[in-house]
Amino acid sequence: MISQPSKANVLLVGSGGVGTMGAYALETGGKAEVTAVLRSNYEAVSKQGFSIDSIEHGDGIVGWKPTTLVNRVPSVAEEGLKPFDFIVVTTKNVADVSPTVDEVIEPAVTPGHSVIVLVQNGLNIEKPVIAKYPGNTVLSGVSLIGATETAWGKIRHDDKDIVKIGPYKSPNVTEQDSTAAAQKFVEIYNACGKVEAIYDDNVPFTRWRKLIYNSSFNSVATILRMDTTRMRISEHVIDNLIRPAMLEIKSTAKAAGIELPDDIAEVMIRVDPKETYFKPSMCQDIEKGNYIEFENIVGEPMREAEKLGVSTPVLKIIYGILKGLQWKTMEAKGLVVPKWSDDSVYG
Ligand SMILES: NC(=O)C1=CN([C@@H]2O[C@H](COP(=O)(O)OP(=O)(O)OC[C@H]3O[C@@H](n4cnc5c(N)ncnc54)[C@H](OP(=O)(O)O)[C@@H]3O)[C@@H](O)[C@H]2O)C=CC1
Ligand SMILES: CC(C)(CO)C(=O)C(=O)O
Repeated sequence: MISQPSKANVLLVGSGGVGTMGAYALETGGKAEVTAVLRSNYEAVSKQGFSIDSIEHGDGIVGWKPTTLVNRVPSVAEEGLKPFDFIVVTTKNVADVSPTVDEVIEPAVTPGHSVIVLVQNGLNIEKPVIAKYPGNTVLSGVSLIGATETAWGKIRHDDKDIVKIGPYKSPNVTEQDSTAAAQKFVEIYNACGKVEAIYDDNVPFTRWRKLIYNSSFNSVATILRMDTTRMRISEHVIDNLIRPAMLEIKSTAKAAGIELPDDIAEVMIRVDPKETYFKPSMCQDIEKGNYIEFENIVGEPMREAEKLGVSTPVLKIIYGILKGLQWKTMEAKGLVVPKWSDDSVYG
C-alpha cells in the first residue's frame, strides 16, 4: 500500500466570511485538516453546519463542517494535542481591545513549530505577533475576497477568493524557512483548484496598495454609513475625503520606500463595480455594533507618516473620528464608563 502524505494540521481562528471560505478551500483541497474556532456562530454551526453560496465552490452548499469545530482556542499543552502546523487568523484585527490577536492564539502556539498566518486587513499587524512569538514563522496574508456571514453560519461568497501570502521578516526565523512555509501554505490553499492563493514576495507593497482602498473607503463609509457607489455619485465625498486620504497613503508609502503606480488613486476610486452599492467591512462592523479595525487601517499608516515626516491632515481627522466611534462602542459594551476620574484633564 502507498502511504498518503500526512495532511497539514491547521487551526483556523475566526470563522466568519474570510475564515469559513479559507477553511472550505483548505479542507476540500485534501491537503489540510482544519480545526475551526468559532464564537457567536458556534451553536448554529454545531447543529446545522455552514450554509454557503459561493461564486467559486457553488451555491447551495449546506451542512458543511470542517474536520473539527471548537468554541475556544484549544490549549495544545494542556489537552495533549498534536501541534498545529499552521494557525490561520481570520478574526477582525482590533488592536485596541484585549484580547488582541497575539493573546487570543497563545494556548495554541507551539514555540518554534506553528506557522502563524494572519489573513487580515491593515498595516503592521504582524509586529505584536512577532514580538510575542519570535521563534515562530509569521506569514502575512492579504485577502481580496468578498465574503460575508449574513446570519450565524450562513456565508455569502460573492467575489473571488484571491489571497496573497508572503513571509514577514522575523529576527529568529531564517528567510529560507519562512519562504518555504509561505510556499507550503499557498500549495495547500490552492489544492482545491478553485481559488487563487498567490505567493507574495513583496508583502509591504501589497499591504500599502490595499491600504489605499481600506484607509479611505472603509473609514469614510464607517463615518458616513455610506456605500462606495453613493460616494462616487455624490462626487464631493470623493473629492474632499477619499482622494485626499488615498494620496496621503500614497505619499507615506513612497516615504517608506514603496512606489505605488501614479494612477493608483484614480484606479481605486473606481474599483468597485458601479452598481454594487458596496459597504466596506468596517462600515458593516459599525452597523452591527462591532468594534472596528481602525488602528491598523488608519492609525498605523498615520503613525508611519509621522515617523517619516509626511503630513496627513485628512487621515488625522478621520482617525480622530473613528477613535471617537470606537469609544462609543466600548461604552455600549461596558468597556469604558462615562464617569469623571480624579485625573480627568477636562473636568
Ligand atoms: N469579508 C471580506 O470580504 C474581507 C475581509 N477582509 C479582512 O479579513 C479579516 C476577516 O474579516 P471577515 O471574515 O469579514 O470578518 P468576520 O467578522 O466575518 O469574521 C470574523 C470572525 O472571527 C470571530 N472571532 C473574533 N474574535 C474571535 C475570538 N477571539 N475567538 C474566536 N473567534 C473570534 C468572529 O466571531 P463573532 O461573530 O463572535 O465576533 C467572527 O466569526 C478582517 O481583517 C477583514 O478586514 C479582507 C478582505 C475582504
Ligand atoms: C474592499 C474589500 C472587500 C476588499 O477585498 C475589503 O478589504 C473590505 O471590505 O474591508
